Amino acid sequence: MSPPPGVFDDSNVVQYIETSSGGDHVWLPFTSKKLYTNAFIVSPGPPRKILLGYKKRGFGAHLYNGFGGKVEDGESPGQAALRELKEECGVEARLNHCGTLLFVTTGEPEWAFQIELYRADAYSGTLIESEEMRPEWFSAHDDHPLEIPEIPHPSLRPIPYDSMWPDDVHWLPLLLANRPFVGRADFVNDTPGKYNMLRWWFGVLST
Ligand SMILES: CNc1ncnc2c1ncn2[C@@H]1O[C@H](COP(=O)(O)OP(=O)(O)OP(=O)(O)O)[C@@H](O)[C@H]1O
Repeated sequence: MSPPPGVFDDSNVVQYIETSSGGDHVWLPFTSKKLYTNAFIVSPGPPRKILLGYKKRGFGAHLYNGFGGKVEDGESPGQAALRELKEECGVEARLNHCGTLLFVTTGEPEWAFQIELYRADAYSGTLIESEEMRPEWFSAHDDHPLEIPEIPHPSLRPIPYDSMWPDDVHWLPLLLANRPFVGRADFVNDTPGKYNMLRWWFGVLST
């Protein structure tokens, strides 16, 4: 399948390898993009582990995710990622950009959410639970989630893909593998709070 509209518009990267795709719906139209960030701390360990936050309210409530939010006027995505990480779990980190994703939802035909993804190996400060997020460490050993897992580390749960956005299982393994990635997922939101993927495409970049 060729990459979806919008994914390579702002980029001169021409080499990519598709890693997953699916759904047969037409790609939803959109006219502009709203910028968001999402940041993950992956501690090399051992045990290798990833910090996720349980979202207590708002968009994506009751799902685990990285830490992030809207890029405000006058901010770069990198600055917004640092601000959101600090606001949502109290820590600072040297974040590296590692991917860009586009999400489009039925009923929001004008906007695509463009999410800039970041990753850090370490952080400084003390982790805190904020009004928005409750941070929690999960095991991040190298298994692909669809393969038979190793015996999990006794004190760390595996990544809770069942309690995450349905797109996450397609790209979080790429973030963990340190492969720069892009992708797009289109959603239908026909029951309040429930988003199902209509079509998706994810790939890694080779520059
Ligand atoms: C549709 N599939 C998706 N899959 C994975 N992650 C998704 C996502 N859709 C949004 N996200 C992330 O969810 C956060 C929302 O941020 P959100 O809390 O709404 O923003 P912000 O904190 O600025 O809002 P308020 O200040 O509460 O208004 C933000 O990290 C964004 O990257």
